[in-house]
Amino acid sequence: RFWSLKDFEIGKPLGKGKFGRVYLAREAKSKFVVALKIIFKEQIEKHAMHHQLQREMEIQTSLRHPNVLRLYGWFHDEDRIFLILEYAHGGELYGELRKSGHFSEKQAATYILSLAQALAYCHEKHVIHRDIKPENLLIDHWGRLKIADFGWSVQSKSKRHTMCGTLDYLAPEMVENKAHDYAVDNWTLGILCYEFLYGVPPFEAETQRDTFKRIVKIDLCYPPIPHVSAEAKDLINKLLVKDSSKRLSLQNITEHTWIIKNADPSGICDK
Ligand SMILES: O=C(Cc1cc(-c2ccc3c(-c4nc5ccccc5[nH]4)n[nH]c3c2)n[nH]1)Nc1cccc(F)c1
Repeated sequence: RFWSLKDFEIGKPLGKGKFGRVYLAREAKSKFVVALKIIFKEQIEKHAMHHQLQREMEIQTSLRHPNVLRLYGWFHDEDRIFLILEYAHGGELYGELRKSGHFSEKQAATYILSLAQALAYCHEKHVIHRDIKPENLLIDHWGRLKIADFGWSVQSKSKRHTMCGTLDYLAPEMVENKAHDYAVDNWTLGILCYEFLYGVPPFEAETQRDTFKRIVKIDLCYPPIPHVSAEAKDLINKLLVKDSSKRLSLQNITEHTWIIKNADPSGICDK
């Protein structure tokens, strides 16, 4: 099945993704709603990102998981590449977090469980995401979490050295530019768990330099408000560990008491 632009009716812009904009779109015959990402070839050429884009498309097409946003297919014309991506009706998880200030323990645990399951699946396929942050997390119309942006994921069997991602979510071994591996995603789950429960990432600081210092020191503190259970803090403390080999594994996360007690296994939790 080869697609072309005339198969789609283009709707409102959904956001600026990497190297291009994303639009709400509908396949004309089936009326199936998608997110159509338009990437300009000269952008890709300029940043010599051709192989990276190729790799991302291979990665995303091969991934099939309820919490990983689908890439249904793609097509191109003279100067643009079009990605046919799954449309997440609920928009960015970030929006939800900003609106409510912070999530309930049930909501936070449900999202962390979904993320752990999605990452375990990606790691099985030798994909390290390395750039999990709230902007890259979407929610579908059931409220189920979808990991969207594979902007910096790599097919990796060995350790990686290249820097990437915003600072708040970077593991110590990345800010210290040491070799890093799959465990960076486990660290990020600890950051996200804290942010889901408190509304801000744990090492936020005025300057990047101060954030660096707080990360490498694991300068972690838990404000008294909002009240957060000891089990939740126990999980965060077991993920935000400097020695990457001592971080809780994805499997252990799914078996942690806080997750067992609070997460909705279907990934859908009403508020
Ligand atoms: O670029 C992306 C990831 C990506 C996904 C998206 C994206 C952005 C927004 C949405 C949305 C969406 N739904 C909304 C509802 C309300 C408000 C905003 C919304 N955005 N659904 N699906 C999306 C998908 N942007 N960038 N992947 C990629 C890049 C290059 C190659 C490749 F194979 C994949």
